[in-house]
Amino acid sequence: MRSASLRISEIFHSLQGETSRIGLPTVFVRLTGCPLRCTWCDSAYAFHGGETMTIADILEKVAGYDARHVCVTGGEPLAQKPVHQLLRDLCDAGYSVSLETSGALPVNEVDARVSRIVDLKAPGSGETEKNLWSNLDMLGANDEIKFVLAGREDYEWARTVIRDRNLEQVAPILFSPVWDSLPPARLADWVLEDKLPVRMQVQLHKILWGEKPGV
Ligand SMILES: C[S@@+](CC[C@H](N)C(=O)[O-])C[C@H]1O[C@@H](n2cnc3c(N)ncnc32)[C@H](O)[C@@H]1O
Ligand SMILES: Nc1nc2[nH]cc(C(=O)O)c2c(=O)[nH]1
Ligand code: SF4
Ligand SMILES: [Mg+2]
Repeated sequence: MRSASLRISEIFHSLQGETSRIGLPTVFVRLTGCPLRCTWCDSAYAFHGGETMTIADILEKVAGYDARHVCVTGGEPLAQKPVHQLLRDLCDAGYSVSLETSGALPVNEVDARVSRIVDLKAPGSGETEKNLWSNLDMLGANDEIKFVLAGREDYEWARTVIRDRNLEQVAPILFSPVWDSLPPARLADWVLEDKLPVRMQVQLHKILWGEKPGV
């Protein structure tokens, strides 16, 4: 059988800059295309273009970096159906695999070995009505729920969602400020003040190398 194909924007080796895996050497596979348009998206260059690659080619390129961790992202990776085969193959090859997803598409078909990082889009993203709340019923301790926050309104929205939906019992929760928008120290003060059960983080790769593709 011919290997299925995916539209790929970039494959690169870097330090994981987000999630609880922050700091780990990781290969990133960024899929092209996204049905959302978050106002602050730092990966808009992946909305179009890219290159069609077979899953076999992707696996070969990933193997060339000799890393243990692989992060599949985008664009919106779940918008391309063959991503499920890619995720399975990466797990079968022995990688520790994470998936970054918008939370707008169902995550239930994702291989159970994959750590799913599911955003809940706050109002400042302009895409909050796309949140697929039923995804929360699929998540567990190996997954993470992530809020990217542009300001106080987003923060209060996230605080309410966490309390109303008892998210602490669903999966670990991440807070990240929108880069160059919400000062990280301000978000840190709010989290401490409210004693929220979240892990706050700042995008490590942008501190190290600035905001650009390939890092
Ligand atoms: C570029 S997205 C790709 C995966 C998927 N479309 C999603 O939204 O999760 C990867 C992660 O980067 C975050 N992100 C994008 N732009 C950002 C920014 N300007 N500041 C902080 N985080 C950002 C997203 O919220 C998401 O958690
Ligand atoms: N270093 C680095 N870490 C990341 N973690 C998630 C990323 C993403 O764009 O999904 C990302 C990225 O673009 N670069
Ligand atoms: S869902 Fe992800 S890739 Fe799509 S616009 Fe939002 S942050 Fe960017
Ligand atoms: Mg990124």
